[in-house]
Amino acid sequence: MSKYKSFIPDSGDGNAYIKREFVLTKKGGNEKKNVTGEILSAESENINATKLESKHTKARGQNKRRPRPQKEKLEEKLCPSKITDEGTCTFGDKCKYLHDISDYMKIKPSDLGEDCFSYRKYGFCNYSYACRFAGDHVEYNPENGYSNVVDEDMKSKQYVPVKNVLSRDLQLSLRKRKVGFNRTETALKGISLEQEKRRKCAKDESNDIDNNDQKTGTLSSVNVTHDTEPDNSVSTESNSGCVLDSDVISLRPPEKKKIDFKNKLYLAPLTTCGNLPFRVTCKRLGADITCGEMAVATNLLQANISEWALMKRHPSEDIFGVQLCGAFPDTMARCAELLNKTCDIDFIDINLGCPIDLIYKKGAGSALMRRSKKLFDITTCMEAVLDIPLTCKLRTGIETGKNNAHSILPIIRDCNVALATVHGRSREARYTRVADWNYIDKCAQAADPMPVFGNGDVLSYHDYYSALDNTSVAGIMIARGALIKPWIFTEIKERRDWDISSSERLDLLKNFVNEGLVHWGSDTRGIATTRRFLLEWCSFLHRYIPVGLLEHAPQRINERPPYYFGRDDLETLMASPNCNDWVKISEMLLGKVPENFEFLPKHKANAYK
Ligand SMILES: Cc1cc2nc3c(=O)[nH]c(=O)nc-3n(C[C@H](O)[C@H](O)[C@H](O)COP(=O)(O)O)c2cc1C
Repeated sequence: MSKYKSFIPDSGDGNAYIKREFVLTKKGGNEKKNVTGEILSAESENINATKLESKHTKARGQNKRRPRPQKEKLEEKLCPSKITDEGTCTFGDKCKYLHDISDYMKIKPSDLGEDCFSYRKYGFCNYSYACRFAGDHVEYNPENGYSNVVDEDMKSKQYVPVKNVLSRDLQLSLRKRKVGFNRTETALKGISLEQEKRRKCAKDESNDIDNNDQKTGTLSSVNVTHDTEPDNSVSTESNSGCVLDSDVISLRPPEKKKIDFKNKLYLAPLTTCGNLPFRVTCKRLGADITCGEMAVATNLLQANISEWALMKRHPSEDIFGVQLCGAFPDTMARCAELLNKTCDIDFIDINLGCPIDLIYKKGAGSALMRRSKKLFDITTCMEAVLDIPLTCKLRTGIETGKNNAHSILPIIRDCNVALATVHGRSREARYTRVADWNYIDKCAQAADPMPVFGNGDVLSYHDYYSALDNTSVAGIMIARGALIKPWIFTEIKERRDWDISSSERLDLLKNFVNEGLVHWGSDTRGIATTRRFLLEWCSFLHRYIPVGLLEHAPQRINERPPYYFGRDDLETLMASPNCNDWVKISEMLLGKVPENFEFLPKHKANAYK
């Protein structure tokens, strides 16, 4: 087993993929490299934050030396057992946290505001005494001391918990390898039987041809040997010949759940920025489909808590998928079977587009675009173990000028993949070129009747309808367009340019922050995490140019915004590319930053100090 403690950003504009503990299992390997260990996914921030630095992983466009959040001292924090009202602390004398609530209240930093969002909306606050808005729900009585108020009636009526939280039991079962994967085992047997049959078929066919040749005295055709196909070529399976297991698998009865994806507004999977509070913000503004940040299959199988946090689903996410990344049919299928069994998810997406070297070199992400047989096995096995649709997200190809998505799409279509999304750029191009919508159109035609969504450079309803009307795509996925102006979903649905005011934009940020405080916590650490992800989002948000100030609408995504003054001070502040100004915006919502606070976004391109 090889363990890579790393995860890696995209380049240029979107330093898209973020470091997380990353484990790819490969049978027979015994190498152990600890390359990096930075944790940057939205959820993992809560769990751990190890530092890294390695010349081997120097990723393009990333602010590697940016400051890390300061940690609180344990002896100044309240023991979690006191926060959750679980009662006694199981660590006894060894516990380093504070246990006396009165002692804690004396040294606790002052409240940041009077209204606790969670308490006001749901009648309770999970962070009780540690909440930085605790004045709203913590009472003091000289006889009984401090108590945290819970409105049980409101709680039962208003609160719907997030789904797909990793339970302690499942975590233990996974760690002790006590989870069974029967469907995967059957599917894997299916593909190995099939490989055997295919080899036998090829042998028989070549014998027949040889015999015929001997009989007729002609030379046989030379292009029948699939086994010698180079790794970067795309094989198309023959429709004739013996019946293979894949044919049987593809004839499974239509008991699978179906989703009508057509013309739905799809918010792209976005590592770090596409966290749950952001997705909730986009849902409110009109997104139809949401997808979690890319998760590494092997990490999920090992019950990695930060990876499992990416599975969480908010009640408002009515069409919700998760995206998996992996290189092997066994791990990908096991992971799919596990999620199918234990989570409430509407679809699973395979990441075939991740450009990052460490993923690519392990044969996952966009590398699967040049490993068509492996891809066939992965999709066949995953499809066989799922009761929900399987989808794929891919790029145009690996190298610019050598597009091959159009030849991969028929392969995955024949594996019963329900939807494919094509991002109109190659791995090599990253964000340096405009998305190739002509090629996306070609892909949509090649994949017929499987629906294809197009993805790339959509920042306005004009871009959206032009792409939809001029190509054969079944719908559009939006990534940076949603980060720069999440109200793009409303604009598309209402077919208008929304000249949104700065105060309306601030309200959107306020909503995000409120959801963040519920999700990451309203204690000191939760506030730091919420601020951190708000600031990461600001590194995209400031690129919006108000419609009312544009000489030529609509704004194009690849144009660098000019310096301009807004129509009020807040609009000017929001247009600032200086991260210190984003910190000021965060202070309007989350109070003053701690002393010596510094922030640099991950994306160097946007970090103007
Ligand atoms: C911050 C960021 C994070 C991303 N994370 C992912 C991811 O986890 N999985 C994925 O398939 N694509 C990811 N992408 C790529 C986008 O989903 C999308 O394919 C790409 O940005 C092109 O679309 P756009 O031009 O609308 O931005 C990410 C992009 C950005 C900017």
